[in-house]
Amino acid sequence: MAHGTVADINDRVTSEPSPIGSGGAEVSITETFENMMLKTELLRGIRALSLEYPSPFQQKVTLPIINGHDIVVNAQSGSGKTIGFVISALQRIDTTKFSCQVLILAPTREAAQHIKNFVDGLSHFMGIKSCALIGGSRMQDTVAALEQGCQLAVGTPGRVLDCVQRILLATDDIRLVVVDGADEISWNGLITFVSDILQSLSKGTQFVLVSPSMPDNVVELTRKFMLKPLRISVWNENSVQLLEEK
Ligand SMILES: Nc1ncnc2c1ncn2[C@@H]1O[C@H](COP(=O)(O)OP(=O)(O)OP(=O)(O)O)[C@@H](O)[C@H]1O
Repeated sequence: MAHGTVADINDRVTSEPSPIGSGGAEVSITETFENMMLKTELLRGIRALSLEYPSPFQQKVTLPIINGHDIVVNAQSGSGKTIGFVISALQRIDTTKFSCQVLILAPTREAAQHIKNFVDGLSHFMGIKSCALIGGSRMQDTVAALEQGCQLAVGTPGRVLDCVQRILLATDDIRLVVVDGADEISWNGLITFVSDILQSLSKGTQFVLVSPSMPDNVVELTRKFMLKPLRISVWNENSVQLLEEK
């Protein structure tokens, strides 16, 4: 995997205007991975990928996810968002439990595989089981992967919904769901799949939505499934605000 420097990522992050506006309250910035109080094995995974300092996205978003907030993040590709939410997701897993605890949804097969690659890399020393539920792959491979155990699932909306409906993927213990590229999911006509998946999760499941823009049906999703979400923009410094309460 190629790695950019934090300076590279800073340039990419700060050069674009925010498409959904800036916020009010201050977000706390965590400038080092050590200050995030991460599991030792996770820190080893971060070091093994040669990541020295968190990108601005990771500085702003990693801890609020770990702390259990529902969050809407607007961030562009290349901001280090995948690594940011994967670190948070791995930190949220209780390694003594073998059930699925985190679900990450991506707009395309390639995006899902990209996320899974970082899950594998960052969790290398954690001994957790993860699996990819990706459309276009053979269903029997998906079934076989789930039978091996799955504490974190990454997938595309159609295949994940299929697994939920066939009760191949138990959702009872899922505590965090991340929807990456929600606007692209919407353009691909897959938002109802996401909505059906979210509907199947326990009430109070933490929901993090990452999207550079907010089409109406994505806003609707936040209204329906989020509780007092924070909105974080990585384009505008210190911009976090509460979205309107339900
Ligand atoms: N803290 C960091 N330090 C150095 N490199 C990093 C850091 N975070 C991410 N990178 C590198 O930046 C690149 C983009 O990271 P990542 O995939 O997380 O970003 P992204 O915003 O999800 O982009 P995309 O949507 O294109 O996947 C990768 O090569 C990754 O290794």
